[in-house]
Amino acid sequence: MTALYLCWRLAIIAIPALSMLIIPGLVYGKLLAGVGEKIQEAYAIAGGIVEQALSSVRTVYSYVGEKRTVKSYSTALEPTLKLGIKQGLIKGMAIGSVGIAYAVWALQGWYGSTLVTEKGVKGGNVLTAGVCIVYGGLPMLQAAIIFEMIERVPIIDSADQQGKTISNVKGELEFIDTDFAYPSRPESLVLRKFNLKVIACQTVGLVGGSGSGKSTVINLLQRFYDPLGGEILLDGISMKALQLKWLRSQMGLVSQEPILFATSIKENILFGKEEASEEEIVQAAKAANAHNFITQLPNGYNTLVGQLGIQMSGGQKQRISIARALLRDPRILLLDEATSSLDSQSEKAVQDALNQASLGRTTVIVAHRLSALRNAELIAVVQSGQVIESGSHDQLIQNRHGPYSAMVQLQKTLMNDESTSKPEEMESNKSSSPTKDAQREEAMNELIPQSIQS
Ligand SMILES: Nc1ncnc2c1ncn2[C@@H]1O[C@H](COP(=O)(O)OP(=O)(O)OP(=O)(O)O)[C@@H](O)[C@H]1O
Repeated sequence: MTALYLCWRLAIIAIPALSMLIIPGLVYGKLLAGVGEKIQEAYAIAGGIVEQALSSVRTVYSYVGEKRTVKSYSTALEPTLKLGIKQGLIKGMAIGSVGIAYAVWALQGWYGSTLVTEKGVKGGNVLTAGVCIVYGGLPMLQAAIIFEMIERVPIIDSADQQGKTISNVKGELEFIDTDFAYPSRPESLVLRKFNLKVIACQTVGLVGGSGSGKSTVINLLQRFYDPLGGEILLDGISMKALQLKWLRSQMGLVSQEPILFATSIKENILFGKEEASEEEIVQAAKAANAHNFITQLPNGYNTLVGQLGIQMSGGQKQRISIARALLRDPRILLLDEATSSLDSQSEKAVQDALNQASLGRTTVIVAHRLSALRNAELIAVVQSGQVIESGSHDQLIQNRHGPYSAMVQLQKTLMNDESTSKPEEMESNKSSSPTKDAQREEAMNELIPQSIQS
């Protein structure tokens, strides 16, 4: 504006010339954002290796894996070198495009002097207008780069406040023809035309061989990823239309490998519901069969669990994470092998607690041991990302040559118990030996396809 006021003739020529800076600004902004993202990813991978090595330092030492770990860290950092050079080049070119500003200086020098000599414009006005144009215009380049970066939004944005919430959510879940592949392996579909309907407050069990897609179903329910095709509905509304924060607050997850933060037991449980009272924490811990062992520790609920919970046993970690999920009192309870690291006695106690906790809410259980599914009203057998058989235990067992019957038979054989024809009857005889679990898993993977063919 100042330039227009002082010398409009100069301004109407120099400002459009200088605005050409926006073009390289936008181009380099896009390029820099892309490279920056890749650099972040590479550092995240390298950082993950360090984090993993530190949290599993005993495994690294016991396998004398120090050199290997350092090597994989160095390998993970390699892409950052190439990307760093690329980033430097783009930045260099971006800075180089400032040359346009110098060209505008030259233009102003020539045209300004013509205006002074031929049109009688004051030299001071020309000079001041010229300085205003160039120094006001240079930040345009930086602004274009910054805006390009600011405008980038993640595909699934957990901070996004947009979307619907359901006031009286029932908890009915439905997968309709869902296709999904993980972004890192876009060519291999993990779920293909996956269909499943879970009515409100129902307990559904997902069973199937390793890698069949059971945990992926849990990941999609929490919208860690979006399906590539088809839809997932909550109470008949597409999950994509729901507010992400609200959606996740309706769910409580207990996963295969419970993740604890390096703080106290109490803080870990409180992660489920920040504003919970002491009484609620104790109630949740009791429901998860964790209260007794917690109170026996010298510092009770204030006991520190260590990095990733390293100072707790597997079963203790699992029970703390169950308490965390129960504290939230979620509408939908997701149990991904939630009782897998418990000994038989604790498993029974926690299983009872989970059965109690699942009353009145929709519960999705992923389990290898069929004993964990004794309360499931619906069992879905998953194979290669599809539901190949579903129904109640009694219905499925009728199909003597079906995959579910085959699994029951297999578990009976492995548990060496002739009398087990119902999951609950297997309870007392199951083994928590990892070898048996692995055997069962391996045999199950081989058995399911055969049973389908038969
Ligand atoms: N983050 C990921 N990126 C790429 N592929 C993945 C990822 N997570 C899982 N997969 C692949 O997706 C497929 C299904 O995995 P998923 O964990 O859902 O199986 P699962 O049935 O839960 O197995 P398990 O019973 O062993 O836990 C597997 O082939 C697995 O290798």
